Amino acid sequence: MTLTAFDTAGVLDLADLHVASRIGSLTGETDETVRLAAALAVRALRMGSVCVDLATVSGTVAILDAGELPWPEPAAWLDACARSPMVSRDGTPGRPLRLANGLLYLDRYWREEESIRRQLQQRATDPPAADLTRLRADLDRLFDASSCRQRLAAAVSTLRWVSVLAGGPGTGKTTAVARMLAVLRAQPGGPLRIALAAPTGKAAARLTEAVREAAAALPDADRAGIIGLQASTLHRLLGRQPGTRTRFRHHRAHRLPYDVIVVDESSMVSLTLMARLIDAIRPDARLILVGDPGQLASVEAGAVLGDIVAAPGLPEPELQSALTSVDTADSVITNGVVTLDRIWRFGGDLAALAAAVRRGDADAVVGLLRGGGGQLEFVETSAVECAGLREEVVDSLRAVAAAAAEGDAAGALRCLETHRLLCAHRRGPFGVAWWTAEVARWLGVPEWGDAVPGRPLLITANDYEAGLFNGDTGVIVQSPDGLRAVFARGEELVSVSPSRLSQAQPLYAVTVHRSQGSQFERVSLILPPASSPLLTRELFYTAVTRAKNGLRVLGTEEAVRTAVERPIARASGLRESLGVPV
Ligand SMILES: Nc1ncnc2c1ncn2[C@@H]1O[C@H](COP(=O)(O)OP(=O)(O)OP(=O)(O)O)[C@@H](O)[C@H]1O
Repeated sequence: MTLTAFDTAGVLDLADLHVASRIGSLTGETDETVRLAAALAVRALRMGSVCVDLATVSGTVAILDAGELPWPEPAAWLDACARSPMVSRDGTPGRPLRLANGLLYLDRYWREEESIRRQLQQRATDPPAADLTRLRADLDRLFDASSCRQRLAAAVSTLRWVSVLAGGPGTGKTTAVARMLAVLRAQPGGPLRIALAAPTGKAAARLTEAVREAAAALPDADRAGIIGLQASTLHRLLGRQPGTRTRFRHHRAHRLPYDVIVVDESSMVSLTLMARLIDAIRPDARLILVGDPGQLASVEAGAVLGDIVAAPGLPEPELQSALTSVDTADSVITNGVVTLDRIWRFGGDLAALAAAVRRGDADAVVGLLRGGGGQLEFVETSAVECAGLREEVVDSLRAVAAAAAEGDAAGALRCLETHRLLCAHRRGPFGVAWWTAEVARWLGVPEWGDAVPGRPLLITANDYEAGLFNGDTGVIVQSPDGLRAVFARGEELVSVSPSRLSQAQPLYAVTVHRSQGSQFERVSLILPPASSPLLTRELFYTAVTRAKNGLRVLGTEEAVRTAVERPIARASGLRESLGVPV
């Protein structure tokens, strides 16, 4: 039977089969190929996709011998789905699946995608009024000749309800955000209510600090309304409702009171959360999405930022003409996206490597890694036997311990950022758990021992009372009051009693996912074998861009090439449909 073959091959799991068989029985659909399509639509969500493209799915299922499976012939398969009582094509209510432009969705996800598309397009057709003379004067005042893309981004965010500020680390996104807000505040009208938000507590804390630092460099009159802004998580902004992750206090009938909402790290925002956010924003409020579309996307389905950045978009003559009149129209703007490409913070081989990974140029990546340079090291033999890795890990953690024993909390935290060991996996010989045990062995300490000065910590759940967030990293230090666990929050320190920490792990290695949003002086990356499904371009790019000054990659050439050549193909309809008129 068709479904059994896909189950045996490991393409489908029990949950996919269960949902498909349930909707099959409820709707009276007995055709196995349609049930297979439904199971694949459920599976797609597990893989981060919003829908499944039945015409190409046989080629995108990343398992061995997928081609040998009894895939239905695409045209007949689509036809069977289109006729199925499970599937709505034209909005027939009460059907659990939806077929649109050859893509099969669970209906809820289609509705969310459709809502995002409609609202983005509507907001583009009715742009905000702006005082162009004032805008030009403020752009001239706040941006010099070397910052032309940041200037363009500020102009676009003034002239459009929704804008996207994309760029890799150190390309000046936060600097641009602070100046953008200064430009918006100088436009005529009442005082602006501004909200800053990010998908995680840790990212929100970083955004608060980064905006504060960037605002400090602004002229006095601009600084006042920006420097004290506090970012919150998106869940907090929307008003978490107990017991539910997707229903919020603010929604279409009770919108957020803000005039400008800036969302950082927006590559990590899922389709569902983005749909809720856009629903809750007044049509006459500005949304500025900031992020790096090359990075790992949300754990849940959807890659809305990446979709908007890659979508074709509709012409906006009014916007282009306004941009020309403020001297910024050096390119055609689609969907309000401005990508910053000048790297202000790091350069050299690391920047060249990041660019080659983004382009998907595996030869250049391998060449740069092998070429060495001062910043890059490629260890193609066994990672465990790499003396350089062991020495660096041990030296950096001993330096942390020495500062911690002397009660130098800031020094210990600084040493902790000098090197980070990253893994793709959590488990197995290439995973965090295995490497945590190995590093503890190198150090000669128990992996899960008592709190001792120098023990590095990773927080694994938000603790609002203590002011700690999932992903925060810190260290146990000696203090006059006994042992304290300290964490950096910008220039400030958060200090709590070690007994207060319920959700903390030893920080000897972390996953690339968890490291998203942080940077370290040097990074060592343990790559899994090429057969690992986690090995993707986004994962590799995210790891590479965590390093400020040096990167050591431990793995095979095959693993590097596989990663670089395998972009995560998250299926969605948004990318195509944004360019189609409403
Ligand atoms: N126009 C500019 N002129 C001079 N320096 C700049 C400019 N824009 C940014 N910088 C500097 O470049 C560095 C990185 O900028 P910023 O923090 O804004 O980048 P980012 O894209 O937000 O980085 P990340 O994503 O890594 O946090 C900062 O030190 C900032 O002062």
